[in-house]
Amino acid sequence: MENQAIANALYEQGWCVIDGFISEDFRRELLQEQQDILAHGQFRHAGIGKGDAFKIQPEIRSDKVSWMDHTVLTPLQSQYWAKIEAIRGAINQRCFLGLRSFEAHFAMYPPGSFYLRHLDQFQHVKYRVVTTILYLNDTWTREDGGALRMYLPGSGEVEEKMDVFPVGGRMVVFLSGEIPHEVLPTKKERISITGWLRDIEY
Ligand SMILES: O=C(O)CCC(=O)C(=O)O
Ligand SMILES: [Fe+2]
Repeated sequence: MENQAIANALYEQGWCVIDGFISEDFRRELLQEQQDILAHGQFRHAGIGKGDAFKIQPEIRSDKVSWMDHTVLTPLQSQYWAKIEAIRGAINQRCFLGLRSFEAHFAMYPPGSFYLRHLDQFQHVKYRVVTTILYLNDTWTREDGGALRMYLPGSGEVEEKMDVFPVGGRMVVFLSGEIPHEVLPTKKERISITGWLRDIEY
């Protein structure tokens, strides 16, 4: 799917799923980098909220994250950033969302972990506008659990559930403030890069 098509899907339905967003070689390299960072103990329990409101709440989410630093990206991270930049341009042209910057972290969901239903915008800080999730897993089957469940506006009052498994190379893009979602309990380690296009500068 081209960036143009991603922007169109976002405009028309607020979300999209792109299989094979990156090559297998690139996926493996990013996964290796994630595993090196993990081995160096640079993953932290993820929290919820911003600033003073930040709290670690394992009953709501039990993943671990490692933030990328946009001022010192590794070559692989820069390569990923460049792909996101191209999407950002296409979305701004099509959807007029005024996206200005990007933030991202590696995420690792250990077996048994999950993230309950939520929106990606903070209560008082609404600068996250578009969510991008890229999965890095070598293999994934239905039995492994860990689907991303999106709640989409259905016909009338009824919500529709849409489950997306974290298949390696698959990218999911959606409007951060519009699509409630959750990560169902995973049975095996689940690796991804989650990012947000924002309407503020760094
Ligand atoms: O990994 C996923 O599929 C979703 C993660 C998520 O919802 C988040 O980090 O806010
Ligand atoms: Fe989320």
